[in-house]
Amino acid sequence: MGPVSYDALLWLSFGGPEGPEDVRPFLENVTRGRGVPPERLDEVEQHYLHFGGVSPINRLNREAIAAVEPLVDLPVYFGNRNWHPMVEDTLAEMKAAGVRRALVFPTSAYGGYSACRQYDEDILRARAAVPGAPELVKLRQFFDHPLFIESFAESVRVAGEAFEDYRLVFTAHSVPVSADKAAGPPAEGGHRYSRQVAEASRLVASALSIAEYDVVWQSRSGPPQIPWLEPDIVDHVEALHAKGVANVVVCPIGFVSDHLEVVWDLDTEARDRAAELGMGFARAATPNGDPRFAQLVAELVAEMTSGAPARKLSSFTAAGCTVNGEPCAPLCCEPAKRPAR
Ligand SMILES: CC1=C(CCC(=O)O)c2cc3nc(cc4[nH]c(cc5[nH]c(cc1n2)c(C)c5CCC(=O)O)c(CCC(=O)O)c4C)C(CCC(=O)O)=C3C
Ligand SMILES: [Fe+2]
Repeated sequence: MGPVSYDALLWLSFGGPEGPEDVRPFLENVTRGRGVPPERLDEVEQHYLHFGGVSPINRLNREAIAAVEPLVDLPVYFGNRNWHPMVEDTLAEMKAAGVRRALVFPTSAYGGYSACRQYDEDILRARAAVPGAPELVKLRQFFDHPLFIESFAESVRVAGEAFEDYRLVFTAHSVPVSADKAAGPPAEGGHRYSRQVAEASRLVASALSIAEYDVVWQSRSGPPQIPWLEPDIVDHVEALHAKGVANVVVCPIGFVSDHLEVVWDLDTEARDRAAELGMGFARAATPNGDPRFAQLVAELVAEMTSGAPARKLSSFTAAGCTVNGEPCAPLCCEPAKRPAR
């Protein structure tokens, strides 16, 4: 298929509350039908209220969009899965403006149900809500794009300047072990999410010539009896301390911006624990504010609009690019069976 024309870019993200009264309804939207225990919700509500009920995520997305707009020859629209502007409303607005076929940039670099397939479900849901909706073509996963890797490598380098010597620890959002097992098309053998996180981490470490590092997980949710990817970042900081590690640099490789899980789970919880243990702690910046990130999005767009070559540093399939919410392949990243509640 040669280059085809597109008339807009839809920036599709998670969404977050912008005031205390938004927090509970936002959390209800995120967790509807997902078997997250009410105690966990109460706890997460407190994390948001600690920051006045405002997640930085919407502001950071608006800033990133402003940086991308001058680099792409398309109007950029903003829509979210869980909070306003909701993607259904944005899609209705796009249709009213005469948009016929749009590219979609999902603000996640990885495969897996939560990081990829759920954005396809958002596209399906939004199109079902808007009769005559524009065609929506999702951009590919970018965890191994050189600009993504360079951006993190630079931010780790800057964070590491605080110390003579440190242990580098990559962290990404945990998911249920069953969801990770089901990530990717069945023929690939599963674990596409954790394998991509490990590969991006390896690429960043290798760009810095750092041979020893760890890949850990954060922000575990769900009922305690269901296994999630481990170890947790806070437990890992304790384990490093027990081994005599003096300083740790945490690189949030699983996230593109400093949203709530970064400013709470890392900058608050993990940092406080390190301080109690007398360890040095520095957190590497996320790519969102880096001009390389805007450039990355522009390159992903150019792959589709002018057939520019896909720049990749790994041999993983450049998956995620599908039309109108189709999965990447049959049974790819099938949603896990959720406990009834
Ligand atoms: C893999 C992954 C990403 C990375 C990919 C991507 O970026 O999309 C991600 C991002 C995010 N997750 C976010 C927020 C939340 N995630 C939750 C719950 C969950 N996340 C999960 C996975 C992921 N999540 C899962 C398996 C659950 C359990 C419920 C379910 O199966 O769906 C809950 C419920 C409360 C709780 O239990 O924590 C909240 C509030 C925000 C916004 C933060 C802000 O407001 O700034 C962002 C960017
Ligand atoms: Fe999440």
